[in-house]
Amino acid sequence: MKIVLAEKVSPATLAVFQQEPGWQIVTPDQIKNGLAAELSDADALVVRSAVQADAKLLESAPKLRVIGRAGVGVDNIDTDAATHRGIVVMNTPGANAVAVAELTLGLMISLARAIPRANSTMHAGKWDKKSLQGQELRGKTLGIVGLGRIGLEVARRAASFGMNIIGYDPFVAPVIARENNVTLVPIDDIFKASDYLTLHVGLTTQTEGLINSTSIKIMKKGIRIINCARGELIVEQALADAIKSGHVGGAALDVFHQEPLKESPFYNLDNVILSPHIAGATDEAQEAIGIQLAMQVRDYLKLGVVQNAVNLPSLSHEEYKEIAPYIEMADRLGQFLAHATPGNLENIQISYTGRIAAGKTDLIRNAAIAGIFSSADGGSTANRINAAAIAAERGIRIQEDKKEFTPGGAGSVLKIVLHSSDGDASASATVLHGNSPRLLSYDGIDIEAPLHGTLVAIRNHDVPGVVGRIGTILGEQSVNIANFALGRAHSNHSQRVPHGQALAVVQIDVPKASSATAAVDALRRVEAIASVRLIELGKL
Ligand SMILES: NC(=O)C1=CN([C@@H]2O[C@H](COP(=O)(O)OP(=O)(O)OC[C@H]3O[C@@H](n4cnc5c(N)ncnc54)[C@H](O)[C@@H]3O)[C@@H](O)[C@H]2O)C=CC1
Ligand SMILES: O=C(O)C(=O)COP(=O)(O)O
Repeated sequence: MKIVLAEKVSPATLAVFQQEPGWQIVTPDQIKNGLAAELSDADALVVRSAVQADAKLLESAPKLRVIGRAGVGVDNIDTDAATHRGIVVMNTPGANAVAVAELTLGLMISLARAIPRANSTMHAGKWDKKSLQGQELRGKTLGIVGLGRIGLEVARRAASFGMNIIGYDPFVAPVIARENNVTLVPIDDIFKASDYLTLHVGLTTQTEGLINSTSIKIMKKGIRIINCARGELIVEQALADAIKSGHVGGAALDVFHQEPLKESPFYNLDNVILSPHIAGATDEAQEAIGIQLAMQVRDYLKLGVVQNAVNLPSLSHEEYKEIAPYIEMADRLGQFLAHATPGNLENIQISYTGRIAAGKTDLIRNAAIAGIFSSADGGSTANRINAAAIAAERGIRIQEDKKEFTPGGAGSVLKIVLHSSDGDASASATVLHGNSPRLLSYDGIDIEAPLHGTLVAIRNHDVPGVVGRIGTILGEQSVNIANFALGRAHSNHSQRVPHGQALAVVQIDVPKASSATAAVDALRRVEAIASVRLIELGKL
């Protein structure tokens, strides 16, 4: 595996990767011919906030499977482009929340007490006590926009200063706000009532330019604004103008539209404190982030475990462990069904029943689609990250339905129906014995067969002697049978399979499916066999 660390990360990050025998780790100082060239054979890319992982850069990374963001904000990563290329993007939520909250409080106190000016005047040999009388935070109103991991850490600390805390976050439960002494209010009330306003939201189309000349107009005179989130949340010129006019009493900014900051309307404004995007940069946060991210990236590359992905729903290690066998089963069921079903695909219907229906199913869905595509076109680039996006691109509709409770306690069952130009085909499967995927039905015929190894799916007329002849022909071709499963069509069961037909799914012991083609050709000549297909699913 080749891991490219495009930005400075903690030594602990490297240590995790270095423990993996044979892994090549490229540090920022070893990147000599540009990042694009380095990525040509890389499996993983690790970035912080400076590198722009855009669509163009990703084009030069044909093998890339994962982008690790050592931190929270992923606005420097084109996640859509990554998803289309089947690349997981993962970050480390929460690992720097305390670091950012502490700097935010530090900046608030610095604004209230003019600490930077006190320091610079002293170093200049001045004793400027008279001009340095400040205010207390106690009793002031703090408005927090974004009550996520950082916003709540700020709220907890601000409460200990005796501040009144109001917050705006459309996605936070009122109980969480209440538990943290935050009164939820509409955004305009935040602007009108805050003495201090601090931003803790990610950069999205909704939050970009949140602080602009219109919102500033309704703000309380003298308000102080702290931004440790993203520069683009503020229209910089509008804020600079409001500070110059005295409407805004001061600002403390850690993040900017252009980083590193080269020129700025805030330069030389007395009551503006600037820091170079250091809110998350503490020893503790960087150590925690580095270890967490390196382990996530390693586990994905080695085991396929997806944790803290931003282009897939986040799964904990425990959640992943529980659904992993169903992900594999979905892939195999998709492969089986696509192999066994001719015709141009128009629509894929996926039904989840039982326990799996209660959990997160996106990875199961994507695995099923990837399995279908891998069989349908040999050179498919669909994988468990991008399969749904690729289906959408190809105009194939995906329908999903879930039934958590089933009569009879049938356990977790996945059913796929393919609607193609030649009609519908369906199959269902479950997982037995912890990790063994089993086919439960095909085209309305109940059966119980393993979904691994090399399978021969045979549709035959339900007449005496056929099964014996199948066994004889396979034996004549020196093909050993590992498992022989039988099922028969019942009336009303399937429109596609006429009554009087039966299904045999034979698992055969062959090193490669191609070595069994002679046996399959021989089977095709048996009159009572309607169709026969060879399906290679691979070992488990
Ligand atoms: N300066 C620095 O070094 C750092 C900056 N950050 C920035 O801080 C941001 C927040 O980080 P976390 O708290 O860890 O993320 P988080 O995801 O835990 O919290 C974000 C909160 O914003 C809320 N939100 C989303 N849209 C909103 C909207 N339109 N209005 C109000 N609230 C909205 C969400 O519901 C969520 O509760 C990150 O996205 C990142 O951009 C994060 C870490 C370090
Ligand atoms: O975690 C975040 O979102 C940050 O902004 C931290 O950025 P950094 O990793 O220090 O460049």
